Amino acid sequence: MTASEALRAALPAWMARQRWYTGKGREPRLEPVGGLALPGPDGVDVATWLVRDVGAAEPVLYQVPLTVRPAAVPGLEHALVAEAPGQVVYDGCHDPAGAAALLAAVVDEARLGPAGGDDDLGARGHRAGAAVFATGSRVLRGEQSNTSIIFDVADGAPVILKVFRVVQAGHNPDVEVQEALASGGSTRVPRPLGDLLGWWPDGDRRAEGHLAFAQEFLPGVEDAWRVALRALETGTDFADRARALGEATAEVHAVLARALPTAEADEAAREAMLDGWRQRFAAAVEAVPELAARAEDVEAVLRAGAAAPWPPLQRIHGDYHLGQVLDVPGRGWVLLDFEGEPLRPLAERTAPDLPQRDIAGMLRSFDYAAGSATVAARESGGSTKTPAGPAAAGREAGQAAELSAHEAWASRAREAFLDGYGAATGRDPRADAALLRALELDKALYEAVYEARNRPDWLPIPLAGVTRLLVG
Ligand SMILES: Nc1ncnc2c1ncn2[C@@H]1O[C@H](COP(=O)(O)OP(=O)(O)O)[C@@H](O)[C@H]1O
Ligand SMILES: O=P(O)(O)O[C@H]1O[C@H](CO)[C@@H](O[C@H]2O[C@H](CO)[C@@H](O)[C@H](O)[C@H]2O)[C@H](O)[C@H]1O
Repeated sequence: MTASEALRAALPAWMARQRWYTGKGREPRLEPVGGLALPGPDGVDVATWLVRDVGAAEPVLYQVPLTVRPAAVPGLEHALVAEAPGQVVYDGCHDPAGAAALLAAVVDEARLGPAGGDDDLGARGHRAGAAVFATGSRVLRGEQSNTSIIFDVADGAPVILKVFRVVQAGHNPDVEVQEALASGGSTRVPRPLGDLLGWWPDGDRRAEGHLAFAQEFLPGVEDAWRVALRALETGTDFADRARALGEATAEVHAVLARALPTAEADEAAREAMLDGWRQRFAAAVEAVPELAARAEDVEAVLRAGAAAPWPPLQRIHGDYHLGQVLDVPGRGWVLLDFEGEPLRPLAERTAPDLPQRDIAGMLRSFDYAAGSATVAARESGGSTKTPAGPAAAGREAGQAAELSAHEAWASRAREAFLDGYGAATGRDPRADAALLRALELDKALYEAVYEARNRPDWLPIPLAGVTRLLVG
């Protein structure tokens, strides 16, 4: 068996085990689009492959960087994809030779061609900062939709290279928006260092889209999700940090409104938005059928949001939550990951949108933090199936107190965030309550789909949000 035969046999099962694979619960049915050859060290073949999963409801194009080595490398066992006599295939993001080749393609402004065959396939790197010389790399662990590689850099700050796993035709908003913010003078995003733009055959046309994005890595800082969870655990107030986050959010919105195109919120835009909201509800009902019973109430909230006053549409973050912001000492809040919601089509994610969508996203996230703290407290409090009695009653009372403490924490954080945003813009977001509520509901419905697919244990968190938003 050759390495390519072994790879063809092993790739679907290997992909199905990866965090970035979106077709949970089934193996992909893969059609190769082609590979891009990257210069690698002697004896190591490096290429990044584009493969289409045609088994998905809508075909999904994935990027899979791979290295082929003549022998196994001790320490790379976790990155093994396939093996054949004299050839070992590794995940190219985990193999340091593959990682270095990907970064070099960006910072050396490489032009890449097809790895065999004469496909209409290529890529070019674009450097947006100073040259960097990487000395070592590691893959960032954690809940990620893409694969991020951290590089140590000789005489300089570390670099993070985000390798986009789901590749789509069109410029990736993560690259476009962060480069626009940095060019607009904002330090609220890590300094961009460059990107890799690829093209590939797509039916009878040529598609173009981003394959990777490099930027300054801010080491030793935690995202706000972790900070918030610890604050909840220790009963520490988050209001000051939340207020500063509201101010930072407003600042970023102001730069984006200047730096990138805006659009009028006309009737057509409202109708399209309402349509999108309704489709989202339909998707949520498909994932969580019990939501069908709330159809009338949902429709009323969405309609009220569509009929409310709207500001002009502009570029926004698009998937704003606590996991997307870092509290950087001496710099304040720094925003990450402007890719938008991964479950939405790219065309929607790059269109001018309502800034209130970001506000709603962060408000939901404070609720999420409180919700997850309550789930954790319940789990550590033992099973509710234990016999009733004074101990059980005491435990229940303790849990109720904890629940209301978490709710109070979230409510204070939400209000402080809104205060900060309002103070920076001169308009209190609570003045747009109907619009904000529709967007929070829309986000909670998206989250219900996301959790049903990815983390069913957490589904009750967005469902509680839906209930709250329909009652108030
Ligand atoms: N420039 C950076 N500096 C420090 N940490 C970062 C940086 N970029 C990303 N991270 C960390 O990586 C995590 C995932 O990054 P993100 O851009 O959200 O990727 P994904 O799209 O895969 O979810 C973030 O929550 C953050 O903890
Ligand atoms: O960070 P991503 O772009 O991958 O965003 C997706 O995953 C998020 C979870 O990691 C998800 O966010 C939801 O869970 C968060 C806690 O883990 C919470 O803070 C958010 O408020 C909640 O929406 C996000 O929706 C999804 O697009």
